[in-house]
Amino acid sequence: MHLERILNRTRHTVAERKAATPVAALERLAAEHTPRGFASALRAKAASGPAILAELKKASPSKGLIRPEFDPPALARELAGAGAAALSVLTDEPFFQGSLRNLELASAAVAIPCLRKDFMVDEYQIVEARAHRADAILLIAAALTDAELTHLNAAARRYELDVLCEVHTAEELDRVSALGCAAYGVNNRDLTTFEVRLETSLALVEKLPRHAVHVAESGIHTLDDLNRLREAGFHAFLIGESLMRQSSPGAALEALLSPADARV
Ligand SMILES: O=P(O)(O)OC[C@@H](O)[C@@H](O)c1c[nH]c2ccccc12
Repeated sequence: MHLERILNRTRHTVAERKAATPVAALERLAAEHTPRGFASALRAKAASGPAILAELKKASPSKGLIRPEFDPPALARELAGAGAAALSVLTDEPFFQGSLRNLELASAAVAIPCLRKDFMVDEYQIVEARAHRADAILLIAAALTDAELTHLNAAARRYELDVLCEVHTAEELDRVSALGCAAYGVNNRDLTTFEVRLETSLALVEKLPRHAVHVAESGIHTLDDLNRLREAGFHAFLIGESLMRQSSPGAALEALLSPADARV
């Protein structure tokens, strides 16, 4: 199972970083970053159009290398300038070729909030996220027990980071609905098989906790995909690969946000 492999590796690398950098050192850095409201930025943008959560993604286990030339601050500025509501920055190194340094550089380059996109299994990663200028973290229901979800959600609150809680089944949603996360996302990609279906989001949108921001994640390639999901009720859209494969991700995002046929 892919997810299990990623989680085991993550636990191992977190243990190594814990041994190298004490929490107290991260706490000092974390205090220097005041989190920008992630969910509120998505919500504000959603009032007048689709809120795009644009992802800085160099590679993935299912697609291999997606964007060989990868300059995080330049990409961040380009996507923010094109109208992204927020950024998602992969920090997993072994499987996605991301890094905490990428997060820090991208976040420092823009005013919009940034999500640390990683497999969170330990509270240490949450203070680490804020220390590297994250404004929000991801919690993946499929990767965590109920007790872990509760614990990590409380830790995120303590560090004043918004949580994007990710599900891909109704059963997972039942487990996380009461957590009161600021944002809930439905991942169209099954993390155990890597199969991608937009129907996953469409089937769950009605069941998402009413007061949260609703995010459709993965496999969004065309304006038609975006419109289908928006009409179904989603506020925000997490898009990685289809932007990262373009020579100019900013121009691609602009085209998605102001399509020629919308102006005629
Ligand atoms: O590149 P895509 O298909 O547009 O997908 C982006 C994002 O949804 C995907 O990277 C993602 C969603 N949830 C995750 C959890 C871990 C790693 C990656 C992800």
